[in-house]
Amino acid sequence: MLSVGLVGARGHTGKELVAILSRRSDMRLAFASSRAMAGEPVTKLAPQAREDLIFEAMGPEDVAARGADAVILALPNGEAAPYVAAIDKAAPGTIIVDLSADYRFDEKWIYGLPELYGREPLKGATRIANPGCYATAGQLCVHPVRDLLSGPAHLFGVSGYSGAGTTPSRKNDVEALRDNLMPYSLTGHLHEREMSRHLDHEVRFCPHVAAFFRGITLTAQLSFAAPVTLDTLKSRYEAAYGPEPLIRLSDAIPEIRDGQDVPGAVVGGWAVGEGGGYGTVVCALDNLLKGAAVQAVQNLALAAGLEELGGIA
Ligand SMILES: NC(=O)C1=CN([C@@H]2O[C@H](COP(=O)(O)OP(=O)(O)OC[C@H]3O[C@@H](n4cnc5c(N)ncnc54)[C@H](OP(=O)(O)O)[C@@H]3O)[C@@H](O)[C@H]2O)C=CC1
Ligand SMILES: CC(=O)N[C@@H](CCC(=O)OP(=O)(O)O)C(=O)O
Repeated sequence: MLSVGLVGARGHTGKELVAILSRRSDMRLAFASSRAMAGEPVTKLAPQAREDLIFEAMGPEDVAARGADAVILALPNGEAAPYVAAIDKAAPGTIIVDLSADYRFDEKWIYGLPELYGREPLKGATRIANPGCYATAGQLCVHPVRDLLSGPAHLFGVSGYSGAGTTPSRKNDVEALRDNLMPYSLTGHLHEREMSRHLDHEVRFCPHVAAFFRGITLTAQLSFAAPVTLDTLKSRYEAAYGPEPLIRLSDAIPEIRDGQDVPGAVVGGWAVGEGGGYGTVVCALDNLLKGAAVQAVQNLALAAGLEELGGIA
């Protein structure tokens, strides 16, 4: 039984992580940290949790001292380092899966997107950086056709407001979002750099946030170096994702609803423009699931040599 500590457990992704971990027979949630909900039962947030599990306010040293086999960090960006440092010092063999962007550019960490970068590097890994939500959708769109592209891929993303976490901001203010679509970070979004780096191909990315709670659609506009047929385009995705249990291919254009509350991603809606010089592909997924919690547990299971999709699908 793998004991797993969860830091940042009362957030949007934390809640999903509690639910998935509670469904696994080979992992046990050893502790769940939250300052705001300290002393309250975890079932208050996630009814699937063990009844005796109580939220605890825990600093980095408290977390490291508990000696869990694995720790999942679901903290806002920029907060992971003290936890990693404390674990490095007290229990360096602990598996850490970090959901934030803090280690996605660190060569010493494994970037865990198993469908694209393989399962092998994750086996036995102890430092795993979980990809961003848009970044997962964007890379699923671009990776199978990278070698066909001329110039950057242009990605248009729309996310539900849970993507902006629970700290109040305009991007999760339902009043500001009502009957609205909010573009932001028009150049240089962190996921633009993340995708370009891991794809080893430049992308341009424009995020938007809307009034629904969860889900992402990512529309990828691709320019081809030589004319491409619809069959060729589609066959690239079939070859890449055919055997992948968490990737569903769809001729119909994926919409937000196709990706909400499902563990995996839907990729498809392929279209090729006149002359075959350009094309479009769409991905829909749940930002809290394949965009965060599902991928984290998938990565953790692969690292620990456990069944990849237990509690997930
Ligand atoms: N939401 C999404 O769609 C996705 C999020 N991510 C990433 O996952 C991480 C978590 O996101 P999300 O769940 O949305 O965030 P939330 O804002 O919903 O939750 C943040 C959690 O961290 C805790 N926390 C906040 N500040 C601190 C701090 N300074 N020290 C210790 N604990 C703190 C909060 O609990 P408390 O204050 O009670 O201690 C809470 O449990 C982020 O890095 C985010 O970028 C990745 C992919 C998708
Ligand atoms: C709507 C919204 O604000 N979404 C977040 C993406 C959430 C995510 O995956 O972000 P991390 O890279 O921070 O883990 C954003 O654009 O920053």
